[in-house]
Amino acid sequence: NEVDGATGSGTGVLGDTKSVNTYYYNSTYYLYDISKPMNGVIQTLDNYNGGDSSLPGYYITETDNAFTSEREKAAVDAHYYAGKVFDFYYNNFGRVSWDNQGSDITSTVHYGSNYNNAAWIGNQMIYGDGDGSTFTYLSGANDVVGHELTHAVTQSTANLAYENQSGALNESFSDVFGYFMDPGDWLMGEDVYTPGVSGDALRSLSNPPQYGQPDNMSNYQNLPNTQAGDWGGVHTNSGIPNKAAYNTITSIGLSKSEQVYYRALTVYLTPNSTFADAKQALVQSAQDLYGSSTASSVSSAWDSVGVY
Ligand SMILES: O=C(NO)[C@]12CC[C@H](CC1)C2
Ligand SMILES: [Ca+2]
Ligand SMILES: [Zn+2]
Repeated sequence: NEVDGATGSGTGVLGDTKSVNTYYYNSTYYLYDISKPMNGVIQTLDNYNGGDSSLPGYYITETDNAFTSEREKAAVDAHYYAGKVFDFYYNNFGRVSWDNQGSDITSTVHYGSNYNNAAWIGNQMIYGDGDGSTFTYLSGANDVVGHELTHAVTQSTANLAYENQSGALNESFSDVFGYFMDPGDWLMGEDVYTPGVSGDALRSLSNPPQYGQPDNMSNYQNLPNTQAGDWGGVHTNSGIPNKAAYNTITSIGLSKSEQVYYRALTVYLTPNSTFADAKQALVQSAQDLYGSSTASSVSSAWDSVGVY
């Protein structure tokens, strides 16, 4: 069915034009990508009514293969960046889709109403529009898409429990792979966060305290393991492993860090891993792949954040 694969054009959230992989069927083009070496597809749908009753929503079609309307911007970027994340995991690690089984990557945009969030809900992505002040369409950031699809990879590998230290690691690995998708800055979500304010972000890997996160165990936040406590502060305490990642990447370089983090996530980490377990997993992965000098650098990166 390759003959039905097509290349369309689209306008992204930030007004940029990009090519998108589409599918031609019955005289119309779909945001549906069959080009990847997998049994599944990359498909992006619209939730229209804003609820979740209609997940995964409705296919997005254009007879002219041009997806340039305001409403289609979120879909264009969700689709485009999902393809980039697939390519990243496939080209760097030979991983075929989020589950390494070639499963579909399904994304639904315009989820909810003014929803300032995005999530992997176990079998697909959902992206809110944001309220236009805190966030714009959340699929407009490659680091956000990388973050969310890494939650899917984590789910099918280490499956880090989403609470306390394992939950903060779950969050940190998503921020780190989000960085790997967007290595031009140390910020998370900057492209879609506060569209009316430039230069700010949701989080910083180089300086977590800039956005209210600890960067050392001395400031670990013991929050309740409840929804109100963000499951023990998984989005707060992730600042500590995030800073360790910044230390690691600036010490051993981007390419080695990608391989070390992927090996730790897929070979060593388990659902109840702690920060100390993560340090050990990353040090061991560095030793496995690159030897004792690199392993020593990784160990120092974690010493610096108070994880000995
Ligand atoms: O950290 C997150 N999820 O665990 C975020 C919050 C805003 C961006 C989209 C989803 C990142
Ligand atoms: Ca970024
Ligand atoms: Zn997350």
